[in-house]
Amino acid sequence: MVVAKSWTMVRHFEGAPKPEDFKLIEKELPPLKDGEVLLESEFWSVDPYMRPYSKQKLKEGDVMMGSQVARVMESKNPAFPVGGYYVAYAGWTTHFISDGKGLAPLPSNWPENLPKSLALGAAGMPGLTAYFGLLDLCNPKEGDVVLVNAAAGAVGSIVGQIAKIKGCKAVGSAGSDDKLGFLKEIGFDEVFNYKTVSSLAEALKKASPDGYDCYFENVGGKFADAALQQMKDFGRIAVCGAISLYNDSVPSTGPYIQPYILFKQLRMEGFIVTRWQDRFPEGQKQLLQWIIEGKLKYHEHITNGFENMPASFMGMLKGENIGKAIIKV
Ligand SMILES: NC(=O)C1=CN([C@@H]2O[C@H](COP(=O)(O)OP(=O)(O)OC[C@H]3O[C@@H](n4cnc5c(N)ncnc54)[C@H](OP(=O)(O)O)[C@@H]3O)[C@@H](O)[C@H]2O)C=CC1
Ligand SMILES: CCCCCCCCC/C=C/C=O
Repeated sequence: MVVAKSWTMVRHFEGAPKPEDFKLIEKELPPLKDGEVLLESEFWSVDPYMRPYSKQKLKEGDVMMGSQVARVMESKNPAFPVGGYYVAYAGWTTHFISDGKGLAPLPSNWPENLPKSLALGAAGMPGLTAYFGLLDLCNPKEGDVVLVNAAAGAVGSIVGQIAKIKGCKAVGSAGSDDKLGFLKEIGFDEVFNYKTVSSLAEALKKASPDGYDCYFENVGGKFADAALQQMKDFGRIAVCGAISLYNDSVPSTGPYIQPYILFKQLRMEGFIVTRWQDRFPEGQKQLLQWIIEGKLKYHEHITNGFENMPASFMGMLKGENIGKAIIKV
């Protein structure tokens, strides 16, 4: 008999998620039927999308949404042998039964010395977000200047490094001086702390006096207002996220952006990474290759213990993580 522990969302979040919004429950899992597998989660991911998507996709009392790397403990499905590792979207839960749909195996060439948690980070959804969002929407050319905010996080840290691989100048902003140190270590050319600069406009100008060709947007709000004004003519903007606005109960208003888009002839496009689902194997292969070659560095912010999952989620939204926020069993 296996008892699954799961974190539920007690009530929809108002503003920033709070400890009392989560509840730990336990449920005995039934015996497996033919075609089913029992999996045990080893690593979980906490991601910003959980904040806006919880409102759209969850009811109060539902298990929190999310992905994990899980190992097959018991199998009545020959396609999923015991001991196999899979990325699943089973939510914040320790154990679960699956009929195999939606279980994604780790690539067969996964190097022994790489943590499997990378399948939730640099070689998983966040890495793919950086890869396709930057290359397909910003279309960076050698010599271009690429700006990314939340640069020390799971997506941003990969965006900056891919920009460097493609021969661009990478400019990143982040919310602490430790994060700036990390960004310099992984090869960013110019970095600044958006929380301590006296003027975002001045910081952006200082980092690239001639402006920006590409802007990979993770944050939105006031940062975006300042960055749009620093775009070069024909600049490309990939709108990946808007984390500074996710906790708003009432939509924020800011300067209207149409004049910048018009007179600078900018191209701005929002995206959800799953639009490239068919090309994930290609992206994952390339990301893994760069990681193996040492061209793409990764950093994980590991929290130990499933019981600390809400704390890790709330901490990530507040900026406690450098690199990918991961919870380890
Ligand atoms: N479109 C898509 O398909 C996807 C979109 N995303 C988006 O990409 C962005 C980055 O995600 P991910 O890399 O996983 O997360 P991160 O690892 O970057 O963690 C979130 C970071 O956001 C920063 N942050 C939080 N609040 C604010 C704020 N008010 N202003 C500025 N920065 C803030 C914090 O860093 P700091 O200390 O620098 O403030 C924090 O560490 C998010 O907006 C997310 O929604 C992610 C995956 C897929
Ligand atoms: C159950 C929801 C699965 C979500 C899959 C990952 C898509 C991430 C999209 C992110 C958007 C903004 O952060």
